[in-house]
Amino acid sequence: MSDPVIETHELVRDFRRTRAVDRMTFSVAPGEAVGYIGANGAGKSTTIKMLTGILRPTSGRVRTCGLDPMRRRVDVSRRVGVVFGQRSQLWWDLPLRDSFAILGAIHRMDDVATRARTDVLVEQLEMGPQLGTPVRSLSLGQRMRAEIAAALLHSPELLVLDEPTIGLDVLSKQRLREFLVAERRERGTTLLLTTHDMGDIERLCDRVLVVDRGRLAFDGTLTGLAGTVGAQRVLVLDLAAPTPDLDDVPGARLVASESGGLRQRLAFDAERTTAAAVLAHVSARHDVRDLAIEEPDIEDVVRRIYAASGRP
Ligand SMILES: Nc1ncnc2c1ncn2[C@@H]1O[C@H](COP(=O)(O)OP(=O)(O)OP(=O)(O)O)[C@@H](O)[C@H]1O
Repeated sequence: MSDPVIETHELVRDFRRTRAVDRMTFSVAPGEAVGYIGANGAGKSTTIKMLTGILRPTSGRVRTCGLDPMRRRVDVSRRVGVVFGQRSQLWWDLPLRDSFAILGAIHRMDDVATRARTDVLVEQLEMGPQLGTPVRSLSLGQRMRAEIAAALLHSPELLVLDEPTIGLDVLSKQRLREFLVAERRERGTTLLLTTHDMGDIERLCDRVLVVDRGRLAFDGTLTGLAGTVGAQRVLVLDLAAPTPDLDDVPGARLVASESGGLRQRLAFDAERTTAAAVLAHVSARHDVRDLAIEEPDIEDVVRRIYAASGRP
C-alpha cells in the first residue's frame, strides 16, 4: 500500500487546562476523501493546524505527506492546499488574477505554469468574469471558489478544507461540490474537510471521522455511522390503492402507514438490503405509484453519538 498522506499517532494538544486534541490516532491514504466532523470546540481546527504546521503538538506524532509539519513547514506547504473558511489567502484590494500570480510566485511556479493552471481552475470554477474584480467585491460564493482555486494552484496532493460551504446558497454549494468531486476524480487529490453540513459529507466523502472532546469517536463510512446509532434510510411508497400494512418485507420495518395504507414508510438497513430490493418485493405484490427515499438525518446521527458519550 502507498504511504499515508496523513498519519497521526497519539497526537495531543493542550491549551493551558484544555486538552483540545486527545491521543488522536488515524491515517488517511492517498486519494481518500475524509469528512472530519464534530461539535463546536471538539478539536477539529486544532488537529488541522497541527497537520499543516501552524500549531506544535504537545505530544504524539503527526506526519503530512510523510513530513513533520513543524520542521518541514515549507515543504509541507508545497504539497498541501488549505482553505480556512474564516481566513483568506487572497489579496483583498487586488484584482483576483493578481492573487493567483502572487501565489504562483510564492510556490515558485514559472509564469507559464501559473497562467496555465489558473486558466484551468478559472474555467472549471467558472470564475472568468471575476478575474479583474478586487477580492473584497466578490460575493461569498465567488470568494470561496477563489479560495479553493488559490489552494489548488500548485496542484497539491492534499486539500484541507475547513467549512468550505458555510454560508453558501444551495446552487453555490452544489457547484463547489461538483468541482471537488471532479478534482478528486481527475487528479486523485486527497481531501480532508471539516463541515457542519452533512450534505458535504454525503456528496464528497467516503469516510467519516467523528471527533468528540478531542478524541476519535468514530472512523468509518457514513452508512456505518448511521448504523451505529440505529438510524436507517426510509423508503416512502405511494400505492395505487389502500393497502394492508407492508409488515412482511424482508430487511425492512414498517414505520408508518398513512391515508388508509395509500402511503407507507419502510425503514431499512442499507448495510443489509437495498431500496431496490425492498421496492421489488412490494411492487411484485402491489401497484406502486411513486416513491422517495429519506436519508437518515446525519445531524441527528451526530447528536445521538454525542448523547451516547454523555455530552449534552
Ligand atoms: N488558541 C487557543 N487557546 C486556548 N484554547 C484554544 C485555542 N484554540 C482552541 N482552543 C480550545 O480547544 C478546544 C478545541 O478547539 P477547536 O477550535 O479545535 O475546535 P473545533 O472542533 O474546530 O470547533 P469549531 O467547530 O467551533 O471550529 C476548544 O475547547 C477551544 O476553546
